[in-house]
Amino acid sequence: MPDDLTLPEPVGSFPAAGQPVPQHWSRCFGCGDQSPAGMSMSFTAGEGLDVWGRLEVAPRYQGGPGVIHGGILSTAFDEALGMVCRSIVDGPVVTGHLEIDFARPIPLGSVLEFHARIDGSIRRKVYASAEARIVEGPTADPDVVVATSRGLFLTVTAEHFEKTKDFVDGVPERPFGTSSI
Ligand SMILES: CCCCCCCCCCCCCC(=O)SCCNC(=O)CCNC(=O)[C@H](O)C(C)(C)COP(=O)(O)OP(=O)(O)OC[C@H]1O[C@@H](n2cnc3c(N)ncnc32)[C@H](O)[C@@H]1OP(=O)(O)O
Repeated sequence: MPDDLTLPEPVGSFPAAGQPVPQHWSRCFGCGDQSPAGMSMSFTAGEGLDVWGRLEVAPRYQGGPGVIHGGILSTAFDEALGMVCRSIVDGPVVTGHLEIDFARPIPLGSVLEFHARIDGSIRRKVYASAEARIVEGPTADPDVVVATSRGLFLTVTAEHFEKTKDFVDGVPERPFGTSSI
């Protein structure tokens, strides 16, 4: 991470602490309510440049016997880190780099809580990090971090999606006027 990062003020469009952070697009695999095969993650704004996320670990997310697939967990972190970027960016961002540390097995049937925050930004680059805890389920312990993640997100303009807009699955919507598609 560069050492000349700044921590911007939150943008006016970001919800107040404790309020839901809405899906950024209804067809998103991570958060969309019109993505039947998706993960239906939900998010709440934190006290600062942070969000809280929730994921119910469905049986279809299985990787090894009885545990979440690592790619699903990575997707959930991607979503959580992307969501927290909305606290400082009033427009689309895309993932440039994502890293995950898998610290503990996560059984199917768990409910995961994610806490993601902005670490800083410079130019178009936003650095964010997050951790996950099991808050419901067979091995729930809110004091134990089961996985951590760090990511780099890049702000982009609507033109970024021009080349792929013909492949959109479903009708593009702009729930907040600044949706990425
Ligand atoms: C309501 C609003 C909606 C908003 C939705 C938000 C929620 C979203 C939630 C969804 C969650 C799911 C989200 C998803 O799943 S997004 C889907 C997955 N991601 C992608 O598809 C992105 C594919 N990649 C690209 O399009 C380009 O490579 C991007 C746009 C990322 C950069 O290409 P671009 O030509 O534009 O930029 P640049 O090359 O001039 O580089 C610019 C700067 O960035 C630095 N750099 C670049 N890459 C890396 C790297 N890998 N590591 C380290 N650094 C990197 C680079 O050094 C330079 O730094 P500096 O010279 O300034 O120091």
